[in-house]
Amino acid sequence: MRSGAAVELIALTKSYGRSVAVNRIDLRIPAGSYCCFLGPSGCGKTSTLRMIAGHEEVSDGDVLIGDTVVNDVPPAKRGTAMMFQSYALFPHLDCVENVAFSLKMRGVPKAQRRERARAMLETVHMGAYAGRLPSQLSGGQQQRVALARALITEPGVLLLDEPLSALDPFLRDRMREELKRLQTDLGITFIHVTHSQSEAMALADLVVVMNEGRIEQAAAPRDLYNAPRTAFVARFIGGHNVLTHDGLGPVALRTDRIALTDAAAPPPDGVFHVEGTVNAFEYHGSSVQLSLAVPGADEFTVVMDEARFFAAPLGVGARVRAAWRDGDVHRLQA
Ligand SMILES: Nc1ncnc2c1ncn2[C@@H]1O[C@H](COP(=O)(O)OP(=O)(O)OP(=O)(O)O)[C@@H](O)[C@H]1O
Repeated sequence: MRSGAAVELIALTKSYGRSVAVNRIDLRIPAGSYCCFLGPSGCGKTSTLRMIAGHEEVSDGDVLIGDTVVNDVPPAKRGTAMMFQSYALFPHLDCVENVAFSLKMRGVPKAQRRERARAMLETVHMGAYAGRLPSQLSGGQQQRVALARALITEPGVLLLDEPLSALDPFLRDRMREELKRLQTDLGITFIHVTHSQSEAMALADLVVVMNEGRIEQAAAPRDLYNAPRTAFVARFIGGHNVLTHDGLGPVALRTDRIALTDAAAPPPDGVFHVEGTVNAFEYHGSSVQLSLAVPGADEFTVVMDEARFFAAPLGVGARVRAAWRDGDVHRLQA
């Protein structure tokens, strides 16, 4: 198996007519890493992925795979493979034939390509289903076959466009683990497009948050969560309130770092605090999420450990004081 290749984007741009879908982005994805492109619908994630794959022409800038500029290299010669949102297996071919298909196109002899396809089906735990047609498989199983079909070409970079979005939540979590295991075992660079922040956080070594054709921030998940650079990133990854703090400008405040006390009690020393009213609460199992109406903030969310919440439950309409320490706010770019 070929080892992972680094991918570099330099001032990469994609325009469709006069609309700019990807706007001069620069990024280096280290070889053998798991990179997730994260962002809302229409921010340019898929266009970027398709330019890396060679399925979309670059309008300006460069795509490098390893040390080579691949702008004019055909998709099949880039050392990349793509796994699509719809698995697009050939319905009349069994699993082995589906997986072996690209080897057939490359002229690999039949016995050899079938053997390699069987081995790849074992890698994705589908060896027992080798002779089945796609219609005889569940969605999750079809996806494993699609993964085997992408991996059989021994790519240095595997590109995945929303690979988990068609699965039910239980299967999605299992496939998520499987993708991570495969990436770690094979050492291939994975570039995975998603609009799910939890998916990106769970999988990626490098999360690239995009907004309106630009990269807002590219960082390891924990760095992103602890130090979002902009209000957009703080809101999009969730778990933060965005506030305007006296003298500091916009700040992000972690929703799980806020203490609630009775508004009638005197405020504790050395903390920032606001008074508000409980608007709504949601039970999330290990935690409870409260929405407060607070002067000067559009939304203000507090996440509390469920045991602590139920020790002194707060109802809708309760007046509360929300308090946090200086160290729990993080300055954002204005
Ligand atoms: N072939 C095309 N022709 C014209 N505009 C396009 C084309 N493909 C994409 N766009 C536009 O480019 C922008 C970025 O699209 P892109 O598919 O890259 O976004 P995305 O972040 O992947 O979105 P989604 O999560 O909805 O798939 C969008 O405004 C989209 O409408």
